[in-house]
Amino acid sequence: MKRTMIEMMADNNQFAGKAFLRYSGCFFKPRKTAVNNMQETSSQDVTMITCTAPVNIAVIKYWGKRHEELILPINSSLSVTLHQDQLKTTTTVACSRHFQEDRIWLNGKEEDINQPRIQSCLREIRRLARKRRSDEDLSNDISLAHRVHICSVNNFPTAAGLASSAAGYACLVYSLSRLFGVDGELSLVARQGSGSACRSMYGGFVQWKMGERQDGKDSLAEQVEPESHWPELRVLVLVVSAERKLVGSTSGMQTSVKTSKLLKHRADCVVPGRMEEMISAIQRRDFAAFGELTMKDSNQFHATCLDTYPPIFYLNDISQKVISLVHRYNQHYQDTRVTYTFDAGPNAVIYTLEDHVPEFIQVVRYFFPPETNGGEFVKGLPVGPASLSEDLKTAIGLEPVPKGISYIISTKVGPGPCVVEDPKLHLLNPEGLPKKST
Ligand SMILES: Nc1ncnc2c1ncn2[C@@H]1O[C@H](COP(=O)(O)OP(=O)(O)OP(=O)(O)O)[C@@H](O)[C@H]1O
Ligand SMILES: C[C@@](O)(CCOP(=O)(O)OP(=O)(O)O)CC(=O)O
Repeated sequence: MKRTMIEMMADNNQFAGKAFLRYSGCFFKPRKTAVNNMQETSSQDVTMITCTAPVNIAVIKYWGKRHEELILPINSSLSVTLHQDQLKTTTTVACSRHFQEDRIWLNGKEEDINQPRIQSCLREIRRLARKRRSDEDLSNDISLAHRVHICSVNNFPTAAGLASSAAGYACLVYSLSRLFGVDGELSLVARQGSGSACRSMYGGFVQWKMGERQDGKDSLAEQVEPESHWPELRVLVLVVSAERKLVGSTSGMQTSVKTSKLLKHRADCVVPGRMEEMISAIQRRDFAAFGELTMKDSNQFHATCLDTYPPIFYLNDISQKVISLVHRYNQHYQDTRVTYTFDAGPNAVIYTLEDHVPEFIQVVRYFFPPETNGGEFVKGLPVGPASLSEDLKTAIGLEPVPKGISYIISTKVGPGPCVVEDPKLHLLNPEGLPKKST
């Protein structure tokens, strides 16, 4: 089967231990190229820009909306932005007076551009661009009437509970904002693509303040601390399954809001205090406090899923084994050294400190023996060797589950969206169509 260039790039780039693209945090002027359109044999002006955006994993979970269309949550939430050297979305956006219609390609396949959430992001960015131009009377050579072509790839599984929608919509909004020269509070726009996407607009430790206003103007993301704040913090994504999940976050949380009294109690009485405690734990770099709150909040989120009617099960038996393993590991050391959190899927995200990574990886390898010739078990940041004491194995005392975990992505805290400077890395060709392999 013929594979597109995009698919090949996504494969080659999967979890590479080094950056695939060069980044810059600063403003990048969209590049305008006069190219020859082969089909129409006429000259065509295409302006394009490529950006990348990170995944974020919440330690205080968002679950439940008070307004579906505007995506306004019933509680505030807080997340850690993961490093793009391991997990990222790359998006190229292009516009031209010759494009007939807006179009989007996701992971090599054309998708429906009329999806309401994509439309919300496009509409909001165009509105901001229009406003900026009338406010500042700027003459920009990119007409707002021009249609856009969007091409995006995730270098990790899509819709598998690895926050693809967060990175995806953050990247879409950031790229469009650079194309149209829009500044301002872009997390307000990303939020309207997917709630958790607003947190991917910043690096480091990020809170999404739920806000109070009906128009959602105060429901936005704010950086609590930058990515440099806690350099020892490490993240291990234990991939149990890369399958599409059965119940999506959007519909799952709708049912929870309708049916779970526990969710209402959580939002009204538990999360406000936890947000304050979590921010303080992060500011103090207090891993024990951070870890305990993270585990409790993940457990409460999954309890609200179970309290939903009919119940939603995102965790499976492997997830439950990981939970036991972490508690027994910490118990053995009489210290919270490792913490877990689970989103809407069975994959565990482990936070720990650099010093504990080699031993904990060995523990995972011992209790979930990987396939002997099944490829790399640990991808991403290199992990040093470690040996396991018999005492530790006995203290954990679980029955090993061969191949229970497919692979581990080893990463750390990272920066927010970036512009890719190298034009060779655009995902669209000069005609504004996805690059094809020859
Ligand atoms: N790169 C992208 N660009 C635009 N949209 C994307 C991108 N990646 C994913 N999406 C959108 O997000 C959807 C997946 O979101 P969904 O919430 O089901 O899964 P997830 O984000 O991987 O998991 P979770 O939010 O539970 O962690 C996709 O079907 C697609 O519509
Ligand atoms: C469990 C979560 O990952 C839920 C994420 O939900 P989404 O942001 O994917 O939902 P929508 O706003 O409907 O797009 C928890 C979190 O990231 O805070």
